[in-house]
Amino acid sequence: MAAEILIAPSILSSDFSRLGEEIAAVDRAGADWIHLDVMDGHFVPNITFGPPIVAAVRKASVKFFDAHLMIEPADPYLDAFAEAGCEGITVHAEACRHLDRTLQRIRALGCKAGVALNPATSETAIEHVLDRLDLVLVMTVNPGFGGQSFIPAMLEKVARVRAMIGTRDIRLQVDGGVSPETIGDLARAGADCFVAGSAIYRGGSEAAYRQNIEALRAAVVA
Ligand SMILES: O=C(CO)[C@@H](O)[C@H](O)COP(=O)(O)O
Ligand SMILES: [Fe+2]
Repeated sequence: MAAEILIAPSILSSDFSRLGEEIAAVDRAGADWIHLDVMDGHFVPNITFGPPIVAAVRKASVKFFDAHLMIEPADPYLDAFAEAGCEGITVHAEACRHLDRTLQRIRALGCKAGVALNPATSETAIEHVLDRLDLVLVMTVNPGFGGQSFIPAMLEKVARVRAMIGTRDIRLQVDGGVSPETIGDLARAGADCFVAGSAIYRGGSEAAYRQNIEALRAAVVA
């Protein structure tokens, strides 16, 4: 049976001056997960926030906190993100010298373990760690910024990762340029967890966020 579709708003496109309220708003508007983009200005050319901000906004929602760590190294910060309230921690394959060890540590912390692949990274990077994974994130833009255009060549990669996953209980997440125009193709290629920033956080109100989330769900089944 196909997994239930999950919609994960990326708070990168929210109003950071009202971060707690913006998280609560997408929660009430129908988000399944809350996607937290952590950037270090080193692995990616942008800086966002770290564990203290995650801990501060944890009370804004009871939904699954899905941390996307765009940081290198990641290992020294895993415990702090778990303690701050992240329930899923996704690291980049390109940023982890000892990926197997990193994934073991994430699970030992009681979190779901994920690996993200940049557009230029082959899915073979996860071939030998599949049994340590709860989620694979296929980046459909180059990481670092919201509002970029979806890279169509990633559809093939999504399909290949779906074949690799087989019957394993692993989520296939996509992130970058996900919109009502692209989500249908991504779902047909095998994705089941959709991160969207600019396509959800537009309109500036809870009612708009609800409409935007509903439009994404409708386009998956269309
Ligand atoms: O990880 C990232 C960017 O590096 C994302 O989570 C973005 O925040 C997605 O933004 P949109 O492309 O949906 O606007
Ligand atoms: Fe992300």
